[in-house]
Amino acid sequence: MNAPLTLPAPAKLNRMLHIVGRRDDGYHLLQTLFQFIDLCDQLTLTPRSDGEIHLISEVSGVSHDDNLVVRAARLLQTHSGTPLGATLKIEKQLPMGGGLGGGSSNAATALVGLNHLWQLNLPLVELARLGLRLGADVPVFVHGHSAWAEGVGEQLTKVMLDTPWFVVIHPGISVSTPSVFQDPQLTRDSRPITMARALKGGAPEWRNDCEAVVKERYPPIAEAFHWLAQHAPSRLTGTGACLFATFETQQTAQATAQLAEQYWPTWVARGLNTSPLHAALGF
Ligand SMILES: C[C@@](CO)(OP(=O)(O)O)[C@H](O)COP(=O)(O)OP(=O)(O)OC[C@H]1O[C@@H](n2ccc(N)nc2=O)[C@H](O)[C@@H]1O
Ligand SMILES: Nc1ncnc2c1ncn2[C@@H]1O[C@H](COP(=O)(O)OP(=O)(O)O)[C@@H](O)[C@H]1O
Repeated sequence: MNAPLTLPAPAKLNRMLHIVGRRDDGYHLLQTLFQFIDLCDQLTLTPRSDGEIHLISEVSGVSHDDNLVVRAARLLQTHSGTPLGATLKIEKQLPMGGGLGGGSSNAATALVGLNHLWQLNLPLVELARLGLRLGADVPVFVHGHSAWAEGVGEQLTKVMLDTPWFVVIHPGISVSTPSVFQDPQLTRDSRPITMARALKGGAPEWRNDCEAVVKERYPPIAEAFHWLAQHAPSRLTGTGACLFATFETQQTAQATAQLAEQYWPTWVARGLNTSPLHAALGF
């Protein structure tokens, strides 16, 4: 009963992201392709019989009760009525505010992992619905498959994408998602496309509508783009700050990463169609 369970919380990339409108509540309507990469935080979950939720590792700048894993655990407790609690530990590798979805992924791993540990047997679709209350990106991490997403990112269709090697660069600053969405210059009227077109269109259709305002407002990001674009076509993930480029082989990705490392934190990661979280749980 008290055995700890260690599970991965992977990063995601938005291979493309178009903004096609805005809801009455201010949230933006997106069309995006989500893909996981094999770059992960690790969460260790240990069940407790006293019903308490304790996070025993610090995430810098985030208070205990605001941490998305604590919020996810409490939400699942209330929703299910379980008398059980958990001790939670996060080993962070993913940069915060990097557009890699680390916080959302941590929350999803807490929901899926505690559902398993507490033996609640809730279906993924129910966990995804709960997760949406914590962030627009949580559902895709709960479902654990590459996806075409519409709405605010919650209407998901499973897809298979190519799985290249990525060089991911963090330009050393974090970008606040709300500030990008509040920017008056943001492109909000891209013409909606069908999923089939997005998948068939490939690279030419694959742009990120946040890129122009992010480059304009954050010169270090524009600088990193300028550098990476000399090596391979580059794109922003989510609202940034990270950018990525695709490579056919690990060697070519590594060669570029070695050069980039002189200036910025850089990772080489493989694209995945199934989340390592699901692989770890044998889904
Ligand atoms: C746009 C994406 C693409 O993956 O960017 P990243 O955060 O990953 O960079 C995500 O959907 C972000 O999801 P997430 O980071 O969970 O955002 P949330 O916490 O739900 O929203 C933060 C704030 O961003 C704005 N927001 C977010 C999502 C959306 N579709 N429209 C918005 O206008 C809202 O002002 C909201 O209050
Ligand atoms: N466990 C967590 N890990 C990362 N960020 C968290 C966590 N819990 C709450 N947050 C908050 O969520 C914000 C967004 O984090 P993150 O998901 O890493 O960025 P992004 O959505 O840009 O990928 C952070 O700046 C932080 O304030």
